[in-house]
Amino acid sequence: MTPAGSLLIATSLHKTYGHTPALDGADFSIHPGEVVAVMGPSGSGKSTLLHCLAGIVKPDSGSVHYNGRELTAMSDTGRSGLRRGEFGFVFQFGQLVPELSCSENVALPLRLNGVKRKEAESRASAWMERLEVADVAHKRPGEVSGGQGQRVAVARSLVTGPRVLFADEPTGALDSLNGERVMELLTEAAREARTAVVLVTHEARVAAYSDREVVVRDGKARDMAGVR
Ligand SMILES: Nc1ncnc2c1ncn2[C@@H]1O[C@H](COP(=O)(O)OP(=O)(O)OP(=O)(O)O)[C@@H](O)[C@H]1O
Repeated sequence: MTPAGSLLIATSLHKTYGHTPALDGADFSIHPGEVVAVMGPSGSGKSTLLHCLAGIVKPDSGSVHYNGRELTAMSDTGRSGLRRGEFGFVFQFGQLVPELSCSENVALPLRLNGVKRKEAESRASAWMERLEVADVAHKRPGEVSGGQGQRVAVARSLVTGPRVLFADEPTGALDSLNGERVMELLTEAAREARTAVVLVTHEARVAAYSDREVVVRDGKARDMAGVR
């Protein structure tokens, strides 16, 4: 796959933590609406790649272009604006706010972006229905199952209509049945909204929901197009 028409392109990323190399010349690109699985052994650099792509970690060298803009050249404020407005995130553990109800959690990113309460509530409720968790809207995260909590987290990550969703082991804490349902709902919703998904996983059955696989080994990323 060539980077032409890509939404997010990383070229020759290098990142070292102390003496530990995490990325050693990694390249990556993703198109709008594409779901790309980033696979590879533990410690190979998958999460570091995701963090560089999302502008959370600054690479030592190399570049990340998002929609024609160079992320590494942007100010911290510019990068956090981008993360709030155009990127969505789901992690292994949903990281929901325990004091808020599930629906308040989903509405939260909209409220932080200045959306009025009623509008935020109605958009949150539509996304909760979409992810089949409308019935737990008034419960707190501590009162729902792992699978429900993760679907609430996916609803929260998509409610702002991000152009890129970064998902780091989103089903890592779930049993296989719940994991597959989360992946089905996540990829269906993302494809429909033309949201690109960078999906870090070490599980082949999770990667099976992607359009393409990239394998990271020793800090280098290899596109598996045509290999599968
Ligand atoms: N904040 C950090 N400080 C120091 N070393 C780090 C840090 N983050 C990652 N590393 C190191 O960088 C290398 C790549 O880590 P990374 O988390 O990107 O791998 P990974 O492929 O996501 O691993 P896993 O599948 O186990 O989550 C590892 O050797 C790791 O120990």
